[in-house]
Amino acid sequence: MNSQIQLINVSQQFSDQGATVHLFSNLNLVIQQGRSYAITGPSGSGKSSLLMIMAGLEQPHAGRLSYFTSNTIAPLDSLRRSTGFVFQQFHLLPELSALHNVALPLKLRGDKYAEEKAEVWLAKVGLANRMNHKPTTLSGGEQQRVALARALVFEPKYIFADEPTGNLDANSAHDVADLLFSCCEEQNAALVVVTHCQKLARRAQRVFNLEFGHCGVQRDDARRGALC
Ligand SMILES: Nc1ncnc2c1ncn2[C@@H]1O[C@H](COP(=O)(O)OP(=O)(O)OP(=O)(O)O)[C@@H](O)[C@H]1O
Repeated sequence: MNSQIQLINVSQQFSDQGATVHLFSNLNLVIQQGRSYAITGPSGSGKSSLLMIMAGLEQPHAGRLSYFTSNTIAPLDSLRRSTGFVFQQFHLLPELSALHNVALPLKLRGDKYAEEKAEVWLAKVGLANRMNHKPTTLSGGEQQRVALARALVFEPKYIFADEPTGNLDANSAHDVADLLFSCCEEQNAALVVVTHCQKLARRAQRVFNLEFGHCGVQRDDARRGALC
């Protein structure tokens, strides 16, 4: 049975030089495994902060995050072990080859087939002939495909992607978006994408628009139409 994350009356705020910055209040959202979501909104509205709360990596100021597997509440540590991340800046380790970047999360989990599985994933993202290249010798689009393979190699239930196409040209952005959505669908993983790109957002099954501290929810079934 699919798992889900629930945000219940979640609010976030920060103190900045004595002033309180309110980002959002009383958000109630559900993220279901196997579905795709986009978070849009103006710069500074709190999209990345919301993503971190959803992933169980940041504490909200108020409200709570609950994680359910088989309709039973589960510890947030088990959610954290089931999530992969993709960032705008790729965050690959520069001294490691593509293969070893992708194998690393599996090695850290003690998987003795880490390199074989990494090879399979690099082939899936179209980099079978680039496995031994270090990140500096790869294009931006290729680096992001390595990052996708690294995020997906341990078969997480959730992928959180913060501006995954923000550093890419239009063609690479299109290819990375295709891979991101198709791989998550194939793996039955939820995908949550923070983006300023409306075309990318429209590919998600549900779009959350964060503005003025509130989160409007809209559905969009035309997700295969326009590409970023
Ligand atoms: N740990 C923190 N302490 C203080 N302020 C923070 C912290 N994290 C985020 N902020 C502030 O909260 C606001 C929202 O940040 P966030 O990165 O979530 O916005 P965003 O919508 O993702 O922005 P952008 O689209 O520009 O990336 C910003 O003003 C940021 O400086």
